[in-house]
Amino acid sequence: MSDAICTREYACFGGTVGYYEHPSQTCQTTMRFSVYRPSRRGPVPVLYFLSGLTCTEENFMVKAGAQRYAAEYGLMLVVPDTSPRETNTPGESDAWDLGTGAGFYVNATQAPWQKHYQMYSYVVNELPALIAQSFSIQSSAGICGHSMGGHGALVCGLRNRDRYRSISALAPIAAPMQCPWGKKALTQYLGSDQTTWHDYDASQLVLTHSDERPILIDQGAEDEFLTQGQLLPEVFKKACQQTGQPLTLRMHPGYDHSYYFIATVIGDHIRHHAKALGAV
Ligand SMILES: N[C@@H](CCC(=O)N[C@@H](CS)C(=O)NCC(=O)O)C(=O)O
Repeated sequence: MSDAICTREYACFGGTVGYYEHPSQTCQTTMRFSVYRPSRRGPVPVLYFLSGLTCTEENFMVKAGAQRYAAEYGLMLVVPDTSPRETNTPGESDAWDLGTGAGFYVNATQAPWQKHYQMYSYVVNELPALIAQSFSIQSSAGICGHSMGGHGALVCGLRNRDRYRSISALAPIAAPMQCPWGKKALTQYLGSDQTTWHDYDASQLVLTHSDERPILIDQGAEDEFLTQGQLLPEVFKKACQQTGQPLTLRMHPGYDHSYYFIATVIGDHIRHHAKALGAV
């Protein structure tokens, strides 16, 4: 790797889980990510996974059990951290749903966030370029995410049809302009002019960016954040129906928002992407 250094590595299902850090030009600070490399030789397709609030690049690798499926289909998994960290941005550590661990995959335009909080460009541009120069990969990629990361996956995926061949999400924040988490973060990062929020709201974006890629969303019916109106999958579903965007939205009775739910359905998500990426 030219720029990124591997800080630790573990054997896993015949491949390796590695943790990396690198100086990011986009975020103007050190950024971290994790990678699962399957044992399969030659260029492999990549699946990006965007995590939720409070997560680092580690939660998904430790808790989701995705490596077993990635090994089976020969997919590389790439999991970025959820925000820049320790940037001395005022207020970055005051709340768990803003700043550290809560980058919301947007390019902030407002002070004091705009210098470092450029997670949209980081995920869509800088990280994939770094991955491409560092590993033997195919150009085809998919994107998946959970909660805040589900929002990120839908937004990055819908806005970049040329970059992502497949999209899926678990318990995504599907209409951030209409929920408390989204309103708070978008106000802080983008300012109070809500017209600038549309580019970061999947339910708005799908009205103008629908296409033929089938989207898979899984949602626990007993998810406390669903009940609180933070996720709003029904708003996204309605927008998809309006524009003919193919969507499979599955509700799962008894399941909550946690990684126990993610571990339960992650195999189906990896298969969804493996199929689109020609790995099945
Ligand atoms: N910190 C919040 C919960 C945040 C939360 O549920 N985060 C989810 C994503 S939205 C997560 O993945 N947490 C990390 C984990 O479970 O490993 C609280 O205490 O209510």
